[in-house]
Amino acid sequence: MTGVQKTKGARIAAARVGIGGPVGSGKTALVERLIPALLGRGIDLAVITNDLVTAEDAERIRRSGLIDPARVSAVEAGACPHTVIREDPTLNIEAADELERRFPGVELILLESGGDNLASTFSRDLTDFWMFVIDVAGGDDIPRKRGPGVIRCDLLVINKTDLAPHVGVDLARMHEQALAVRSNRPVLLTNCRKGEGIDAVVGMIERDVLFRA
Ligand SMILES: Nc1nc2c(ncn2[C@@H]2O[C@H](COP(=O)(O)OP(=O)(O)OP(=O)(O)O)[C@@H](O)[C@H]2O)c(=O)[nH]1
Repeated sequence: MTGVQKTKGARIAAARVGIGGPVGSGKTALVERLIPALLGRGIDLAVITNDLVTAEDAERIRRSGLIDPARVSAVEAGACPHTVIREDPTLNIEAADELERRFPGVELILLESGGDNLASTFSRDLTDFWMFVIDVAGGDDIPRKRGPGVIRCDLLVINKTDLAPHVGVDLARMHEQALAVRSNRPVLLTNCRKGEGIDAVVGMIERDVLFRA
């Protein structure tokens, strides 16, 4: 893993953080929570979204008023979201390079993947750190299925904790099983509807990605 100390010529490059996960797990909701929290800590930020054939997520974030709309770029993933974040991430790399050119002080670029399944992973050529977002309503057996996203990500986020009582999920047990299949690598719980657990995600980005004390 590398961080903001990477350089491109004389320029310091931004750290690139991927956010992937199944359709509807709350990736955009997490981005919408992370933006004000990261900006509030003085982090110079930009965002890239990937959608299959639209720029819907980018438009949603641009309209949110949370960040300068010019700092939000959209990549159209085409038929398969895996391709542009793993097999051939050229489009995303170009979009990130372009944001760095336009905003030379940018320290951190969040890259949200299009919604996919449990197999999506990010290329290390594209991201320095990536998180995978699953949600409680998808079922507490998701960690046990050991999809590559769940296993390989740097941080597993279990979102929609508020729904646990409604879908009969024992949160503590789901957390435990997620830690077990990941050999105790990081797992954090969030409720993006209420903003719970966001500080812990931001703390990890600050510490493990930006190397701030
Ligand atoms: N109850 C609850 N709902 C949530 C939470 N986070 C997101 N949602 C809802 O879940 C739905 C999907 O959220 P999105 O943020 O659009 O999910 P996504 O992963 O970006 O979806 P795609 O981009 O389509 O894959 C929306 O209706 C959100 O309001 C949460 O923590 N709790």
